[in-house]
Amino acid sequence: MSRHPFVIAIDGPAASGKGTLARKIATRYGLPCLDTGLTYRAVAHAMLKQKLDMADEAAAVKIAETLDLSALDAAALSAHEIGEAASKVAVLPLLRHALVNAQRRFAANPAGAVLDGRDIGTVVCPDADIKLYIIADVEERAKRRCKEIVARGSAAVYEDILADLQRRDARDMNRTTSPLRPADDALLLNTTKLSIEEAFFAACKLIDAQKS
Ligand SMILES: Nc1ncnc2c1ncn2[C@@H]1O[C@H](COP(=O)(O)OP(=O)(O)OP(=O)(O)O)[C@@H](O)[C@H]1O
Ligand SMILES: Nc1ccn([C@@H]2O[C@H](COP(=O)(O)O)[C@@H](O)[C@H]2O)c(=O)n1
Repeated sequence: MSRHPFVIAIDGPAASGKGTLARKIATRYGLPCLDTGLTYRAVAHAMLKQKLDMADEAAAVKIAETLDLSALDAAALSAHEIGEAASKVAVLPLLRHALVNAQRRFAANPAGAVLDGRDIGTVVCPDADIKLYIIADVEERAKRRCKEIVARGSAAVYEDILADLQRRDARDMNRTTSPLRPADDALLLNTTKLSIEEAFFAACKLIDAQKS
């Protein structure tokens, strides 16, 4: 009897810890993992390189249609300014449609999958078995992002990063198409006062309780 694919959706604002949790959860449950933010970052990065207007929807869709999800270079795409550009192209409905189709193909893996992003539990995989919505105070998220940028050898000014995250959160939450919001059946996890390991333990408790 074919096993029902076990899909875990992890959503939340920038730097809340979604990607870190998604990778650890995917390892623990033996599932493939997709950071859907990288798909928007890959399109934005290509548009920046080609000096295209971030509002050029036709160009964005053309780039999205050539994306190979198995070849997304997380290191090259993790730059803070690419995240900013990604949130600009992410408002384009036809681009979202193209990327959501690719993300759904990834989620259709027979064993299941873990996907993290902004609209996984609401749009990409509304029937996901588990939906986690990860939050943390924006001040804590700015601290984490600063630490991450400095660890990569770049400079980061806390006040600038804080303002960028607040702007990105607003853009993601207030856009018309697929705004960032928790699915009605999402399980909320506030990681503000949790270490990575504590957040992972709490997430696994939520998943195991839901599985049983
Ligand atoms: N609970 C935590 N406590 C402290 N630092 C954390 C915690 N979770 C993640 N981090 C760190 O915060 C930074 C951002 O984490 P991560 O990339 O997982 O966030 P994200 O929600 O996926 O961000 P984005 O949506 O911008 O990609 C990383 O450097 C990560 O190591
Ligand atoms: N499912 C998603 C994932 C991401 N976005 C947009 O991309 C930006 C970058 O995402 P990161 O997770 O790498 O920070 C993000 O700010 C969103 O605007 C999206 O719309 N849907």
